[in-house]
Amino acid sequence: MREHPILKKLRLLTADHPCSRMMVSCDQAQLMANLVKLIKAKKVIEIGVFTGYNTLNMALVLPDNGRVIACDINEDYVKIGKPLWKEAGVDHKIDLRIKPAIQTLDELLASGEAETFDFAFIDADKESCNEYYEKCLRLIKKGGIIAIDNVLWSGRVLKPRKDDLATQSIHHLNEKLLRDARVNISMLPMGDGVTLAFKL
Ligand SMILES: C[S@@+](CC[C@H](N)C(=O)[O-])C[C@H]1O[C@@H](n2cnc3c(N)ncnc32)[C@H](O)[C@@H]1O
Repeated sequence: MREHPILKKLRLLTADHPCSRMMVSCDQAQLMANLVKLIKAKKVIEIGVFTGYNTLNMALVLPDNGRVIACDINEDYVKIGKPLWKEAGVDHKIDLRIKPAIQTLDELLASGEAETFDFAFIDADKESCNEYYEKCLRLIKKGGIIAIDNVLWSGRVLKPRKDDLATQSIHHLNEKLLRDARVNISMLPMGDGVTLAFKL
């Protein structure tokens, strides 16, 4: 896998964390970087930063005036990666918002930023994935892409238990995307499954 040396450093640093499984896979990150470059993205949203591996990954390929709105609620996780954003010289492209992501998305919409984003990556609490999708769909331009992580959820989406709200939410969003005429979709069996939704 091609990987920028500071991304590798952050991946190895995150590997020692007890929640390291939350980090996006290397191949998924590479695909996202390629998509961001392909569509010449300037404005990107990441919902769920963790230690900031994919935040850094996207910031590295954005133009110098590009911007990642990075949403998380846990500053302790983000603190791990932040010094490496600086070391890579891309921290000026990252606008970190520590608060519930729904609030950040609502603020972006309220400040007139609807249809101004090129790419969004949804990778936070699964119970809210439908709300994240709907708000991101309003925020991105036509031709923009929304990537949704964990759409296979280790296979649990095939038979969601009634008391498992996270799995039910992902399952419902998968079903909805299948019929959603506002987007074209590709569901990729990569990592824990990632769906790409291309806004029409
Ligand atoms: C799977 S991790 C994100 C991994 C990250 N995208 C990466 O590339 O490594 C999920 C993150 O979502 C964050 N999160 C959970 N609930 C949230 C919420 N309501 N708003 C924003 N972030 C949230 C968690 O703190 C955690 O850091």
